Amino acid sequence: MPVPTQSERLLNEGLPDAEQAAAGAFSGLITDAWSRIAARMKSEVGDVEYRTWLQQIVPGPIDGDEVTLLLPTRFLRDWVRGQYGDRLSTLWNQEIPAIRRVELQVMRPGDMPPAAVDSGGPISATPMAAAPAVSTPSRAAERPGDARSDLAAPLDPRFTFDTFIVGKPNEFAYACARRVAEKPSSAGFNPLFLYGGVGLGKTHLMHAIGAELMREGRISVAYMSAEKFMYRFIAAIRSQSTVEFKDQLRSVDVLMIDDLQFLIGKDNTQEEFFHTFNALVDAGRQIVVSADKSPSDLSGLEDRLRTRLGCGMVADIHATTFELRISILEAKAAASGVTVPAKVLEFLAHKITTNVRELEGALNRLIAHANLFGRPVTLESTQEVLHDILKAHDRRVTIEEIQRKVAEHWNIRLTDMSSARRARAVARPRQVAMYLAKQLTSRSLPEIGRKFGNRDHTTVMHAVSRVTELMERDTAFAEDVELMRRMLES
Ligand SMILES: Nc1ncnc2c1ncn2[C@@H]1O[C@H](COP(=O)(O)OP(=O)(O)OP(=O)(O)O)[C@@H](O)[C@H]1O
Repeated sequence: MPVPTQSERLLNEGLPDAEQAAAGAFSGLITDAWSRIAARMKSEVGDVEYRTWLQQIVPGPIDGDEVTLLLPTRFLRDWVRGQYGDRLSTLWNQEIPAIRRVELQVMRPGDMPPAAVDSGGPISATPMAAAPAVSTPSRAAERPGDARSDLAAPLDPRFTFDTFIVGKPNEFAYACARRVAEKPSSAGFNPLFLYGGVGLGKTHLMHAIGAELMREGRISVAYMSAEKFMYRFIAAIRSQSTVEFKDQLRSVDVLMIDDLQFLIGKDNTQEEFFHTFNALVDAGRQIVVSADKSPSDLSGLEDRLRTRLGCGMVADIHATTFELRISILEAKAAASGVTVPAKVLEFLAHKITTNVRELEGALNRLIAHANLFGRPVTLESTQEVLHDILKAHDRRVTIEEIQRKVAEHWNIRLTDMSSARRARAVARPRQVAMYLAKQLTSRSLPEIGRKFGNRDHTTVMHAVSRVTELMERDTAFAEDVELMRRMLES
């Protein structure tokens, strides 16, 4: 059996067969995805808004985790970016999960819609045939001396240290990032390995480091996702320009690779990364890497790479706390210029606990809505506008959980939730638990009754109205019940 060449191995590693076969149909994929996204946007914002702002969008290339959308004027681009940027990213991500970002650009003459352009392979399968991700020899010859420019980080200007809200879960990672931005390549901080769950600010911190370092203009920074790193490497092999690619990478002062977990199972790309990594660190350059797990938990990465990654500074970003979510929402709401009542911010921070991206997306939608219709944001409008998001985030609280928490809080025995005891010290918490079961679960009254010692549904009804009445009269009691609800929901 013939042994595959390095190039063949890499191409196979990077692109599953199906993906390779699909390369020719790539532009069709983008057009199809866009038509669904456009239809969705239209239904969300309405015909008039859609025609005014979004109709003229033309989808451009996909490069790594980023899709470019083109608009005819700078004004339109800025407006769409501000009002719909996040929503478009979310929808693209839902259509094509590899897409994490939307880049909005002003069309240049000659930019063509995807269907009109031939796709030429995985990287240049970018429908608009944008500049190749890696300089080919001829291009490098045309532009001598700027070998690093292709790697210049496309940093998101919104992701700076100033806009990053610091709280307990991320203060360590933030401090490390700041330190690297102030003094790259200092002992103990090279590489800087940032890890944490989805949407918790790893990319934000990396861009912030890049922005800070590039501000002075003396330092060259290359930032890319691990996925893009792999595709660029493959493209370099295809165009026989691996030497240029390696030179480019090894000439930067700071190399930042996002979402390293993508390299799991991609042995050849890992190997290339490992060599680049060593060459840079040995030359006193800074490496910043992010991943969803710590180096030791990234099983599937070669041992020597894991060891190397773990020998600088490893900083994790923990899941957000309620306080951090509130601070982030407050900052983002203030920056938007739209007044969002504290009650609404609290509501969002309780409901959307998964990640900051989703939290931000929900707030942006509220703000866009308020701007479009000129109506103030209220709790009611929030529930209406975010109906679908909130539904998806409704936590499935069980009646057993409610009973346990309420019993603990009021210091009664769990068995008293089902017992026949009628003393107020027991009956009142039981009523609260019934009330919360009605509020927080989709169980019917008879079902709830059964879970409380086979009580009748009228008993549950009575409990619900009694608790509602008491909450109206007694603020301390209302606060207690609210606290329970929060605890169960978070
Ligand atoms: N502490 C924070 N302060 C302000 N914004 C934040 C914070 N944390 C996250 N965000 C925002 O949340 C969004 C998602 O963050 P980011 O893309 O950095 O997450 P990530 O950890 O890289 O996620 P992924 O694992 O998907 O790559 C961004 O818009 C970012 O600005």
